[in-house]
Formats: sequence, structure tokens, C-alpha cells
Amino acid sequence: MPIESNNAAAGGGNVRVVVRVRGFLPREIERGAVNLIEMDPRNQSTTLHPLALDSSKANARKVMDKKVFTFDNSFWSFSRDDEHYADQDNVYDALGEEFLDHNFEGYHTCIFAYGQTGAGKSYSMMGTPEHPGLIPRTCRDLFERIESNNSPNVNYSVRVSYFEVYNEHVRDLLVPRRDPPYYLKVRESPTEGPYIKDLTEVPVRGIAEILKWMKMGDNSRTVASTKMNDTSSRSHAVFTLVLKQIHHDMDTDETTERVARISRLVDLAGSERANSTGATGARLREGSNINKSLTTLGRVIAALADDPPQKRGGRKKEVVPYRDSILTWLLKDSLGGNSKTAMIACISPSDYDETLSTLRYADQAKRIRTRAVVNQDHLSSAERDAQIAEMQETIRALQISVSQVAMTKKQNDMQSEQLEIYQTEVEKMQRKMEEARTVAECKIKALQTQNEALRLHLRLAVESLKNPIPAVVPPSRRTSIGEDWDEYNSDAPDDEEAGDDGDGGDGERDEMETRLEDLLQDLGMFRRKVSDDKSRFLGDAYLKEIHVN
Ligand SMILES: Nc1ncnc2c1ncn2[C@@H]1O[C@H](COP(=O)(O)OP(=O)(O)OP(=O)(O)O)[C@@H](O)[C@H]1O
Repeated sequence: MPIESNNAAAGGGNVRVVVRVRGFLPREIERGAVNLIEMDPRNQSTTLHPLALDSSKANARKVMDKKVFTFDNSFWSFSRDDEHYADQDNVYDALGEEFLDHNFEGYHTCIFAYGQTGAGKSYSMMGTPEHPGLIPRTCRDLFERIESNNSPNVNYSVRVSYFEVYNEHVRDLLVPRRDPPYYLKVRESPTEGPYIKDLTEVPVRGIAEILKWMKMGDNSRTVASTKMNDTSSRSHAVFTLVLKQIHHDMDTDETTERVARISRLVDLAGSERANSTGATGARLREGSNINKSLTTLGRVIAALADDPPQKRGGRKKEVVPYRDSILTWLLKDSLGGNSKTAMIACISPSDYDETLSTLRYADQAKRIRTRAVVNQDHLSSAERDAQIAEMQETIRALQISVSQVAMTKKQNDMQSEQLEIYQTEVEKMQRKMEEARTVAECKIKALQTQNEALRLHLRLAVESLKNPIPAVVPPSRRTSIGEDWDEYNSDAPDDEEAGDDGDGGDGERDEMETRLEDLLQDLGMFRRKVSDDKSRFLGDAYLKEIHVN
């Protein structure tokens, strides 16, 4: 049974929020952009200065004020020449490493990048080949740690998934693009929360494999050129690593399994306003969907920030609008649930309004508290054996289902062939029945003929009994007939026997009676036989019919 060790307090904490400002891009230099950002590495504050205003814009002064915010980190990536310049290493050291430690402890983590188009989100998350960002660094560190594991009792496995949310649809980035695009469905499990059905999750054994998948996903990602960025990400991309650790204690024969969703490194689409990108048509529609997710993200952050866990028990819980966008629905756990979460707010140095909006978002996010727990299962050897047995049973059931499906298919193929065989069989049986009926009818006919013959025989016998034929006395000598009679007399009884001729009539009668009795007996037997055969071969209906006739 899963045991969630460590209580909420142990893994609970605020969302870590860091801000990073990038340097000028060539086009900003071209238009003579002015840096409005100042950062103090001592107290990690970020200050947004208003533009130097000309006196004719008097009422703009009220809006464009100097704003100061403090974050967990304020990364100064404006100029490499500056003393406190923060490069990719610094960002990873401050955030990535610590979060990977949490993953090895069994916590889910999430780092997401937020900011307007071209502010440096992809650079911070993915980076460039020369300056790899948080995601490749995390992957490299992850495998270095796994490879340095010398314990024979600990096993690791890593799987990776990559998807994008584009125009409120989820698309798998680890499968080739399709036209029309194939979108995945979001489901919710009582234990795991919202998840994407059928999302590809591939096992990976090293950094090279991860990079290969990552490249494939990036190539598949929806990007377009906007006025603010040549390759602007038009979707929110979520790259997830799942680390599974299995620790087997030889002494106690206990198994501990920890599963951590690593990083859920989220690269959000730009949070720009439509007019600043110069977007029209499809780009504008995209923009409104991007903004729908980001606006909802803002509302979710606001609701969570205003509803810290200590207050949640005390009053009616506010409804957090996670479900109002796909992105927030999928990030539900990372934003207000079981996860240690960080936000990198990326800002450009010269855009007051967009930067202020991003900093306000980030400031609110600081107040969000999550309740991370170690995702750990303890299994004794008996429990493990039971689990294996259960799994074997499931596998067996699945195998049966699979073979049944295969059989059904095969059966379908065989069905017409089988049907023909059945039909032939039925025809054969019908023919045999017909033959049997014919034979039965012949037998009945023969018995009826015999019956008739016996009746006739009987009638004759009875007749002869009623009217006996008078005895004929042979002439003493019929010489005229010659030798024939001599021959006849030679077979006839001798005189002595002939002397009994006077009693000959009685003897003959007795004999006739005996024969008659025999015949009557035979006749009774035949009748019974005929009646048996009739009922056997033709059944009652036929008998009735015969009776009627
Ligand atoms: N810290 C940085 N140091 C150097 N270059 C940077 C930095 N941040 C961003 N850049 C550069 O700025 C440009 C825009 O950055 P990036 O593409 O990361 O923006 P984005 O916020 O991801 O944009 P979008 O939302 O449109 O995808 C890129 O050329 C990138 O190399």
C-alpha cells in the first residue's frame, strides 16, 4: 500500500519565484531602447524605473512609477560585462540543483518560465548549444548522479514526455506532426489528478537520448515569427522527466519505491498583449488562446495567493479556477498541490507595461504555498510477492483478452468456412434421415404384405375348418391308370395303416386345429411387430392417420 511519508509541513512551502532580465536584442539597440531595470544582488530586489517622461505627458507620470519588488532571486543577465552578471550556470546552481535534490528525495517538482514574448523564457529553460539552459543541465546532472550510484540495492529508471498546449488543445511532441493534428484528451484520476491520456512516455538511459527526444519535440513545437521574436513559441510546452528509484533492503527484504515527477519544466508562451506583437488573423486568435491560459493562470495564482493553507481550513474555501484553461488544469498539482514549484519570471529591459505585468504576476506567485509530499511506497517482501502475483493475474487476464480478441478475429475469418461445413453436415444428415424414412417405409410395406398373406392364410384355414373336405376313398385297383398308381401306392400307408382310414377324418382335424393355433399365434406376433414398427418409424401422427384411414 502506498505510504506517503513526510507530512505536508515537511514538504510544504511557498512557490520559489526568481526574476531574470536579459540584455538588449539587436532590434532594441537599433531603436535606442533604454534600460528600465535595476537589480540589487544584496537583497535580491528588482526595481522597474519609469521612462524619462517629457513634461507634455503629465498624467502618464502617475501610472509610470518606480516599482520595487523582492524575489527569492533577481538574476541580472543584462550585460556579461557587469560584475554580478548571472549566467546559465548561476541560474541552475540557484534553482535547478536544489530542485533535483528534492526529486531524489521523492518530491514532485515544477519549474515554469513566465514572461512576454522574447523575454528569455526559452533561453532560460532550454538555452543554446553554447549556453544550455535549465532543462539540459538538469538532465545532465540527473544522469551524472545516477551513474555515480554505486549501491547495488538501488535502481533508477527515467522516462520522459513532452507536450504542448496550443489553442487549448494538447499535442504530443514526441510523435511526428500529423495533418490534421491529433489532439490528446485530458482525464482526471482520483490519485494522480489531471493527466493526459495516451501521452507518449519514453524510457531514457542517458543525456544523449534525452537530447534526441527534446530536439524532436522542439522541432515539432508550434512556433511563428512575431514582431517581437523571430521564433516565438506559440504554445505552452511542458517537458516532464519521471524518476523512479527502487531501493531494496537486503536485511529486511523490504522494497522502497519513490517516483518523482521531475521538473515539469514548463516553457510558457509569451504573455504579450496583442498590439505589441502586431498580430493579426490566426496569430491574433492564437494570442487570445495563449492569453486565455495565461489569464486563467493569473486568476489561479491570485486565488491561491489569497488563500494560503493556514486560512483554508478556517473559512469557506475559494474556488480556484484551474478548470478554466487546459494549462492550469494540467498544472493543478504543480500550482497548488503536491509539488515543490518555482517560477522564473523573464523580463525584457525596456518594456515598462509588459515588465510591470510580469513582475506583478511573480509577486503574487510568491504567496502561493504548496503541500509537497514524498511520493514513496514501502513494500515488504510479502506485499511485493502479493503485488507480483496480482500483476501476474492481471497479465494473465490481459493475455486472455488479447487472445480472445485475436480468436474473435480469427473466428470471424473462419466463420463463413465453418458455416459451409455446417451446411454440408446438415445436408448429409437430412439425406440420411430421408434414407432411413425410405427404409422404414419399405419395411412397413413388407410387413403389411406379410400380414395380408397371413390373414388370407388364416381365412382359408378357418374356412376349411368350417367346411371340412370329405375323405376320398381310393379305388381298389385302377389298372387303367397303370404304373402311376403303383408308384402312388408304394408311398401310401400299408394296409394296416390304411385300416385306420376310418379314423382318418378325426386325425386330420386335430392336425388342422394345431396348425390353426400356431397360425393364430404367429398372426398375433406379426400384428404386434407391425404395430411396433409403425410407431417406431412413423410416430404417432402417422398411426393416427392410418387409424383414420
Ligand atoms: N539571458 C539571456 N542572455 C542572452 N540572450 C538571451 C537571454 N535571454 C534571452 N536571450 C535571447 O533573446 C531572444 C529571445 O529569447 P527567447 O526566445 O528565449 O524568448 P521567449 O521568452 O522564449 O520568447 P517566446 O515567448 O516568443 O518564445 C533570443 O535570441 C535569446 O537568445
